[in-house]
Formats: sequence, C-alpha cells, structure tokens
Amino acid sequence: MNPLFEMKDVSYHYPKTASGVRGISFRLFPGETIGVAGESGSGKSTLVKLALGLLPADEGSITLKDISILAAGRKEKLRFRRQTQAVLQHDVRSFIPVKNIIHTLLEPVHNFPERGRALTNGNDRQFAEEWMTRVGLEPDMLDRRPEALSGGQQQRVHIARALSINPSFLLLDEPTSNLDTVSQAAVLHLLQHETAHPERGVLCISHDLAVLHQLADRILVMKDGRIVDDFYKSETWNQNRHPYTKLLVQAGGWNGLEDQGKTV
Ligand SMILES: Nc1ncnc2c1ncn2[C@@H]1O[C@H](COP(=O)(O)OP(=O)(O)OP(=O)(O)O)[C@@H](O)[C@H]1O
Repeated sequence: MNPLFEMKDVSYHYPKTASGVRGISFRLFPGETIGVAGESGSGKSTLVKLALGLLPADEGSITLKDISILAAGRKEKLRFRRQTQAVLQHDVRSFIPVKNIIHTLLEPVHNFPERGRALTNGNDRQFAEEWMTRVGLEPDMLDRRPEALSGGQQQRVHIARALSINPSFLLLDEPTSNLDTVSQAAVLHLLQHETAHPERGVLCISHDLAVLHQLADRILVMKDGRIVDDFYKSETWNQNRHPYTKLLVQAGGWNGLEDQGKTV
C-alpha cells in the first residue's frame, strides 16, 4: 500500500534561531492515526505547520499522495487543500468576528462547492445543525457570533468544520486542549469514530498521552526538534523505549500499560 502522507528527512530552522525540527521522517497510511507526543517546545506544532505547507522546509520532501508540498504550484496546492483539514491550536483566524457560526462551519463545503453539494444534499442548514449536534453543541448556536461561544465551544465548531468535508488527511493539534473533562470525553469519542475511517490518515499532536492512547495507532515522540521514539500502540511495551518516552509514560496518561502488567 502506498502511504497517504510522507515526510522524508525534513528539517526547518526558524530564522535567526537554533529552534526548529531536524531529520523528520515518517509515513502515514490510509486508515492510520499517528500521534505525536513531546514536551512543550519539542517541535510538534512546527511539524504540523510543515505538513500543511505553512512553513517551507529547508531540506527534505513532504508528499500527500502524488503532491509534493514543497514544489506545489497553484493547482496542486488547491488539490492539497481539497483533501486536507486541520484543527489547529488557538485557531482564532478561521472565525470572522462579524459572521455567524454557521458561516464558519459551512466554509469548507462552500469552498469546494461540488463536493459540498454532494455532502449537504443542497440543505446547508440541516447539514450544519447535524454537525453541531454531533459535536455536542446546540444547533441554535449557529446563529451566534463567535464571541458568544466559549473557547471550548469554538474548538468543537472547528472540529465539526474540519470533519464535515470528509478529508483524506486530517491534522489535529491539541484537539481537546480547551475542553473540560466531560466535553473532552465526548469529543474524543467522536474523534475516535472519525479517525477510524479506512481512507483517512490522521496526524494528531498532543502533549497528553491519554488523548493519544485513545486516538492513535502509532506514536512518534519528539524531543528537541527530533523524533526520538516511534512505536505502534499495539506493540508490546519493552525496555527499548527511549528514556524520554519512559519519562513521559511515568508522568502519566498511558492508560493500559498497567493492565498489561508492564513496567517502565
Ligand atoms: N515563530 C517562531 N520563531 C522562532 N522560534 C520559534 C517560532 N515558533 C516556535 N519556535 C521555537 O521552535 C521550537 C519548537 O516549537 P513548537 O511550537 O513547534 O513546539 P511544540 O512542541 O508545539 O510546543 P507546545 O506544546 O508548547 O505548543 C521551540 O523552541 C520554539 O520556541
């Protein structure tokens, strides 16, 4: 099977700093969810921005199917955007303050009208209401301005918006960071369902191992801009894990290890 998305030897340095990422390589296959863990500043968000083509890599290659993100022209970028959705951390840009929530929610289906019409069956309002309900929001919030929603409610609108267009490639950067415990459980349940799509590849960034344990098949661990560990969740836990992974696990959140009788 060909990978859906691939990064090969990718490096990026923020100008005039020693910060960034180095030597990033991994392949994401259809139906797979890769989780990226790591402490604050380890390079997780930089990796997401590179994957989206929002930062230009200094070296290496980044591909979605047959599209080279670094060499993509206008048409190829459009093809990339048609297949890709992201829920980014603190993503306030996608809300336009003077537009109601329904405008934001329906933006992807309006940006790609042919696909959008097939998904909404021409009934935009009903489609938007269904998505609000799926992410646990009241449909009448569609007629509010973004400022009339809490941070957690806005986060759920972002999630609904990203999923509504049925993307092949989904990027989630701390998707549950603004949510209280009850909402987090509900959104994780929804994401678990949505990430199980056989043709979809998902890259999910989180500092919270419990979130990754629930969503991901495979985990990459980042430290100081590099991938220092890479393992499948289903792999038997072993002592070969990188010392930093062990530290992360000891810090908590890796549900199930205890059940397996494993120690770190
Ligand atoms: N615009 C920028 N200019 C310069 N350095 C940056 C910039 N953005 C991030 N960095 C640096 O690059 C490194 C990686 O940052 P990044 O935001 O990718 O980390 P992260 O793992 O996502 O952190 P967090 O979990 O806190 O969001 C850090 O050292 C950070 O200070």
